[in-house]
Amino acid sequence: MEAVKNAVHENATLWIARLAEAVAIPSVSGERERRPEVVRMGRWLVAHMQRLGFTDVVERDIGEQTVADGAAPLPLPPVVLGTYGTDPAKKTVLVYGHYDVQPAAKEDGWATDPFQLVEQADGRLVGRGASDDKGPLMGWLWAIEAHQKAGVALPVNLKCCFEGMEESGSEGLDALIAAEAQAGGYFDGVDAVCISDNYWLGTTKPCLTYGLRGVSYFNLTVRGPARDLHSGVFGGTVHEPMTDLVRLMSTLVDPQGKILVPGIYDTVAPVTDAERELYKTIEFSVGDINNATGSESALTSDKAQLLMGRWRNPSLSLHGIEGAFATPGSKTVIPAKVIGKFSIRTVPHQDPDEITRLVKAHVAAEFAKLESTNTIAVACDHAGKSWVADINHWNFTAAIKAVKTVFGVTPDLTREGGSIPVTLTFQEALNKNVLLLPMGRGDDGAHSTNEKLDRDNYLRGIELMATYLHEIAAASTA
Ligand SMILES: C[C@H](N)C(=O)N[C@@H](Cc1c[nH]cn1)C(=O)O
Ligand SMILES: [Zn+2]
Ligand SMILES: [Zn+2]
Repeated sequence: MEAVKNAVHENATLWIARLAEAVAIPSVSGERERRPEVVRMGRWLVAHMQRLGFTDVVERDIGEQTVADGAAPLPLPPVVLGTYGTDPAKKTVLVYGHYDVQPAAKEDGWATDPFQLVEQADGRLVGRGASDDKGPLMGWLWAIEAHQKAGVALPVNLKCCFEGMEESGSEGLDALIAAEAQAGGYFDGVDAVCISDNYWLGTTKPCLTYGLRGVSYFNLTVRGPARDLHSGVFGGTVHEPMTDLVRLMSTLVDPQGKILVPGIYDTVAPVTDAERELYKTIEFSVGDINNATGSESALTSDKAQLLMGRWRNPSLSLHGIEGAFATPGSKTVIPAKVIGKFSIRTVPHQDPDEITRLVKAHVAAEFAKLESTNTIAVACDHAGKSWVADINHWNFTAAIKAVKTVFGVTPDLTREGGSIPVTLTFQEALNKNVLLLPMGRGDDGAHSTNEKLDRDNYLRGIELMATYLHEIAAASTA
């Protein structure tokens, strides 16, 4: 491993230049006009995989995206698949990552162009997707390349599954996985799954992640007048959609983060004493939240409450209002149609269909109280379930050893508040253990402005991936 480790660190400039190339492709899956860039990003990965000697590299067509309101259907970006090594004597590890990113614009408050990677003097590599998830995804490829440069054979067979729609609900991927999990399918023969698409809890200590929350994303549409209106002419004479929407959205969650939709907490498991003990050993404090948010806006300073709020309790966040006047200036418009966006992070035992039913019933009841002539429609845009893995598995044991080797510490075993719905799909379809191996830090600002990946995390992350693969090869599966 020493030669591979050296190759990782000696080629730092190359890996960072490649990250810069990838960040410069604005592969935003959630913006219609940028869909070709997502496809371009997939091609960029395919070219590197072919160069590295992957076999069976394919851009798998997974059909069209379901779109609302009669808009033209949009082709889904392909799922990139590739195989590196088919030695029956070696274990086969499946790695997943996503090559699409969240939207970003300088006007949102970025200090620099989000699609130009900037390496700061303090080692921050700033750019959209640096941490979520281009850096970690590419880490697997550079771990292979480091083996090649060191003249060391990869100790396992690797299969890659890279998608371009994770930030927009992973549409089409479950069907592909179900089909390819069958005997003779692409995922046949996989022994374990590893995903690098989340972050350390804080900024100093690595962790391994065994649980994620699910997500149900909602659109709440309020329609009224046939067209936008002058508020001086029509204000005071009509039911305004925005007034109804703001009132409805305010009934969803209180300022302490308590969800107000009746029945939502009914299936959430009660906290056990054993679970409370678990929180005590995790290295985390309110300071980590303050550092990551750049504020003192934490709901509590109690460590266990914070961790429970993030990992094991549902939460509801209000994201925005489509159709509302949102640019600088003082436009005096009454918008005719507005769409409120909110999502609920869900936890084990919460069923997405039941969540949608509860939300619809609540919104209908609250809307009836308004006695408005406007109309409402509530739709769940996409939903993914929560996931919890078995940590008593050689996949986790191998990763723990790898972290100890690379970072000299035993990682915390953590759950995560974000969602990667495909994690559960892999676990259930393949019946194999799934592990999350984060590369970035808790203050990376994924989905936020000035997203970054620290240079050290990038390089030691690649080293960790390589070391993990060696520990997998050495692991006993008994
Ligand atoms: C944790 C992962 N890196 C991530 O950011 N996942 C997204 C998935 C999603 C679902 N709807 C939109 N995006 C997340 O947790 O928000
Ligand atoms: Zn991600
Ligand atoms: Zn993300």
